[in-house]
Amino acid sequence: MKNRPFGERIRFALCGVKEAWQRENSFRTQGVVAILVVVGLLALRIPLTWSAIVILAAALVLAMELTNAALEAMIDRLHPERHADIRAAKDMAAGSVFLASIAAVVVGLLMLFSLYSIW
Ligand SMILES: Nc1ncnc2c1ncn2[C@@H]1O[C@H](COP(=O)(O)OP(=O)(O)OP(=O)(O)O)[C@@H](O)[C@H]1O
Repeated sequence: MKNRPFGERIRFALCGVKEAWQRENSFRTQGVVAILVVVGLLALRIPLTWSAIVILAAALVLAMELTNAALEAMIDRLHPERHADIRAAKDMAAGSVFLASIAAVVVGLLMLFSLYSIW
């Protein structure tokens, strides 16, 4: 049913995050890394602009992983048999996580270079 109340949609979204946390090792790992990154930002008193960029990068990785996990779950349910198109779809979804992760690492390095004048 479409157009459910806002509170209910938030609850569905949180259930999705919880589901991914319970099912997916990689989502748990990325979640722990993201928490450590936020703690690091606070502990090192990183400037707000850099903190915002780094948090966006970490959130992008987690969001891509959620989408990847959602696609995998749906594909495995709808089409458990092996097929070249399924392989391509799963590989592309994995590719989105990979690209976001590379970008997040680059953002982190740029922040360190910029703040600590390593460059
Ligand atoms: N039904 C299928 N048909 C063809 N290739 C598949 C199929 N299922 C998986 N693969 C291939 O195996 C790879 C791994 O798929 P899998 O579903 O195990 O995901 P995963 O990346 O290992 O994620 P997770 O460990 O989180 O489940 C895919 O990226 C794809 O290349």
